[in-house]
Amino acid sequence: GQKLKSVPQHLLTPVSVCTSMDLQRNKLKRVTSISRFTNLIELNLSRNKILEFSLEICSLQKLQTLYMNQNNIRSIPEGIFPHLRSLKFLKLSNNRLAKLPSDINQCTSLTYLELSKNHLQSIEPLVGLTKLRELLVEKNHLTELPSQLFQKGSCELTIFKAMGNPLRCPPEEVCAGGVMDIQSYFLQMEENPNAHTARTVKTMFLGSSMAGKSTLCRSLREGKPVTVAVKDRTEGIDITQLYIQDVRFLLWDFAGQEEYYLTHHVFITPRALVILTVDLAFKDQIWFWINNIQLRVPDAVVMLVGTHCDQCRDLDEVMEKKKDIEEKVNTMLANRKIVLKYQKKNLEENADPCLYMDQVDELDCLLDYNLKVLDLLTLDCTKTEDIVRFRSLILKCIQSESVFLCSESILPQSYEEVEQAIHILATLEQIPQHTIVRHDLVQQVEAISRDLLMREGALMKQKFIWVEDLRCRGTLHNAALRILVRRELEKLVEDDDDLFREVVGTKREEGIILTLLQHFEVCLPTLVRSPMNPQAPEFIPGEKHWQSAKESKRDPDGACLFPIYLKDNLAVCQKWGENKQDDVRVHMYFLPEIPHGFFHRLVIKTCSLYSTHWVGKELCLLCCGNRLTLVRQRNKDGDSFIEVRQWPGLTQQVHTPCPERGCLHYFTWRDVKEEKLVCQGGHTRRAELIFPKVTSQ
Ligand SMILES: Nc1nc2c(ncn2[C@@H]2O[C@H](COP(=O)(O)OP(=O)(O)OP(=O)(O)O)[C@@H](O)[C@H]2O)c(=O)[nH]1
Repeated sequence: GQKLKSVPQHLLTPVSVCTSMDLQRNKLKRVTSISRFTNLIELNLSRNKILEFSLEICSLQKLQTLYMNQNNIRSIPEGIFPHLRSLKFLKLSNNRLAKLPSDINQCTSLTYLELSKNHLQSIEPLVGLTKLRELLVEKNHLTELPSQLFQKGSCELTIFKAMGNPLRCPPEEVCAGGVMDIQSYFLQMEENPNAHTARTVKTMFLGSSMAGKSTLCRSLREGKPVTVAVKDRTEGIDITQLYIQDVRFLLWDFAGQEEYYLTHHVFITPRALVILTVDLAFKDQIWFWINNIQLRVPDAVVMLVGTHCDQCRDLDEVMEKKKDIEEKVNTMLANRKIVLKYQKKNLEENADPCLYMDQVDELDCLLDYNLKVLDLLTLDCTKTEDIVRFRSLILKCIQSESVFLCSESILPQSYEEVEQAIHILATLEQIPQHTIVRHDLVQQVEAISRDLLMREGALMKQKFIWVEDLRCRGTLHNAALRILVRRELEKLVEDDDDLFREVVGTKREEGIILTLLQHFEVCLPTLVRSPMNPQAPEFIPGEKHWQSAKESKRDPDGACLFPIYLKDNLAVCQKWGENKQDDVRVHMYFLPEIPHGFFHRLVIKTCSLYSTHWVGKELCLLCCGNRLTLVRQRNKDGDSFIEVRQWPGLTQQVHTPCPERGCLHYFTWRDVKEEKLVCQGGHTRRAELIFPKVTSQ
């Protein structure tokens, strides 16, 4: 961390006892004279500007650990690795490697190898590294993986990560399942070589409610205009498929109503074609969608489609709006680059850049992405010729952008059969309706009948509490959830108590539905009334590292938090009074903006707010631009309370100019990625923050 451009001469006097050398975070372009340090066991050259993998390294035969990540290395010469027989740990991520030397497999002690964020097209040379346990090759250009690497008995691989590659064999979805899934994939391919090859494009229809997404999607499928009745609005996501020539389009029609954004983080995935639908006859929030797409899928291709042209005054108005939207989008994209560069510069100039290393890396990553937004296509969805034009344009777009979008996957026959079976089920509409994630959940709970309540052993009075808690606290009681899901299931299957119990759960046992909802962070477990915990340990700043919170204990008879359903803040305001910023603050920095919907899923649990000074204080969050501020507040009557607030228009709040002042601790980006943080400070006790899984952005 000394900004060195070369290693100072006085350091290069051979020191025979020197076993470890740390030159990270400098500006070295090459490493010379390193061969003198023949006793080196550990060498750290990460975060420099090294262009070549120095041949001298082959003299370091005792080397066990080598960091060369975050450099500009383009190639590694042959003849080095056969000499590094002791090397166990090698980190080469964030370089520009397009190829691996063919003799890397002679580095036989290697157990950990990180090659993520390079330009590799093949990892075939790694076959033969029998001791390899952990291999990371994320974000490269890999299309196929060598099956021998995963052969049982020939390697010890237990961790393998390959997300962010255009993989076809095995497809990325298989890799996401881990080593065992990949092994099983190759095994099935071997057993039955009649593999099925599919060219698939995930096509996501996004846009505000009533913009015309379903109309477009269904018309595209039919090849002619289809009218969608207003009452026939999308709930959740409709997934259908369409073949145009040899390309299979998976059409994902996302519901536009806000409540459904709750699940968007699960389904908006990279390498997809986004059809961003804008109602031209209506003022649309295009910035919101572009922003959202940039944050979630920054390398997507976006096709802008303006609907309702027929409802505009005339062609001039249509053209004017088209020009206006295209200009706005271009400005947004350009501005974002400027902001990212500015933020990077700011961080690099900071007094202690090592605190922000992760953030700078993330910024570099974001700067590498290029959201491609195509010119706006204006349509009147009621006209056949417009739909035909749309259809041919989509195909043209795929053909010209196929590198990004058209993922070809090779699947064993059995996988294909399962997929087809799911499609048949879906088309037969044998899949239950969305029961929990829906716009009218409050009404659904209100409508629970006396009979259903009795079967759950609940009273009318409890139902009123459920409704009240859903509206005023965003919590849905598990008993209500059980009733709603069971009611839906009973429409499909009669009298299968085992199945109901497994899916829905009981008072004592959590059902699959709850586990899944929590796994995908659609909701979070919460206690209906969380008790205060006077035993929580004190935190003394500087003495201890912050620890991640333990998995909070779930209560199958408790409640789940769905903050998006919080509609009524009145009870909270009456109970807690006006916002008063108190004296404990924790600032958290996010890059570069916080995705919309983030706070809808952000929860603060008040575990222990119990001390002479701080009896029953509320914790709340303020979000200002890219900053999140945790503020303690006074509670009027001292009881503990789980509360989530939505802060409409919060980005307009004024920033405190000096974040350091009064701030107890920074969360670095690394902390935030932990998903769970225990935030502790000063003479307060502890509070737990649970973050939704944030994407790499
Ligand atoms: N006149 C006219 N009506 C359109 C056009 N496109 C869509 N509509 C109508 O607009 C209404 C809303 O369209 P939908 O396709 O349901 O909108 P959506 O975006 O899927 O809405 P959500 O399901 O709420 O997300 C429907 O009544 C459509 O018939 C168009 O180009 N011209």
